Amino acid sequence: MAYFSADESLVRERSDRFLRRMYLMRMLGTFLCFFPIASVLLERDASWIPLGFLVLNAFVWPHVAMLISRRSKHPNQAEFRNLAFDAIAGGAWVALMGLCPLPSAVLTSILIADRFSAGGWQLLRRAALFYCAGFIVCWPLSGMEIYPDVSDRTLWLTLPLSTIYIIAFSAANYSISRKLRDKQHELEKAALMDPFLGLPNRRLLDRRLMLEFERSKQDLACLMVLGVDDLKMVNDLFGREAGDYVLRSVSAILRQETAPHDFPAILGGDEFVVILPGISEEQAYAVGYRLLLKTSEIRLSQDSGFQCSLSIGVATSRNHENYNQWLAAAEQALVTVKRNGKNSIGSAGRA
Ligand SMILES: Nc1nc2c(ncn2[C@@H]2O[C@H](COP(=O)(O)OP(=O)(O)OP(=O)(O)O)[C@@H](O)[C@H]2O)c(=O)[nH]1
Repeated sequence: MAYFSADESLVRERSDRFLRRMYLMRMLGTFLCFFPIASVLLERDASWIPLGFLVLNAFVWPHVAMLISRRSKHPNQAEFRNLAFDAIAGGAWVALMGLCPLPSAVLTSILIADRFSAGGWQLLRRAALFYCAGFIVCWPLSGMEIYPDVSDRTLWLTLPLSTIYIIAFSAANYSISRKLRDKQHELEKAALMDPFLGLPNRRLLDRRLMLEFERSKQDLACLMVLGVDDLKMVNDLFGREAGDYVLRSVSAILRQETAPHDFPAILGGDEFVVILPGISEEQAYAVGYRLLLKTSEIRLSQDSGFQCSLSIGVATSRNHENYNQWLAAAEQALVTVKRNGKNSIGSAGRA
């Protein structure tokens, strides 16, 4: 069973964005293609029928395609069908232009780039088949003649297609890749931070502990494990929301009362950790007493006399073989403090 599925409104919003982007790019593309294709068709004395189709393709089709996708039960699939139609039309116009080199090359390259960026090789292969189908059907209609001349008019009318469209295409792609980068950043943050308490979670803590333990071989570091005292009682007496409030308040204090190079994090349940690089045990105790004082100021709306307290175990990085041992020493110090009456600080060294 899937643990997570994006909710419907999110999927709809994503699909709307995709359709809007396709609509704007299709409007721009067919508009810019109109002029060089019309120029070549007129030079080749084409009848009004292909010219009429060209007008429909350039000015009506983008809106029809948008309506088809929007009204479809599966808008994205409908849009992929529209893309197939675009490829057929592309092949048809290249055939009807008698493979006139410049506009044919620009139109074909744009189709290739567009399809590849929208769906990679898979979409490109599919589009190539539709493009060939459009070409094969219309090639006999053009008398199977190659039209190698590129008039000055066609040349100038192809320029906007080869410049404006490509710039717009790059801008659209850049905006997508920027959004992806932002999303990736958000995901990385979500995977490493606790959204409820706004502190690094166990996964990030482990990475950081390993790093700081290695660093502490040059410069001593201290580790604090902090446990909220009697949280079970707070939950039982005042409700779980009150317990959550206490945990959030302690988290805020850890963020505010530690230096920028210190590293407060969640160990799990009602326990926290602070890594204090480059400080001695005495200095760690000073930080610990400040945290005890601040925590004692936490008040509950249900009971203004309630006094929150912490127990803190401290361990220096000395004499441990790895960061797990370092953490275990601080946890052991915390257990001793809890056993000796709580609301205090202790360390393996001072026990
Ligand atoms: N409200 C709330 N409670 C939590 C959370 N995580 C753990 N707890 C509760 O914290 C309590 C921890 O219980 P204990 O390990 O006995 O600790 P304690 O009640 O603080 O007692 P001492 O450690 O001896 O001070 C349990 O009742 C958990 O349900 C949380 O995110 N929110």
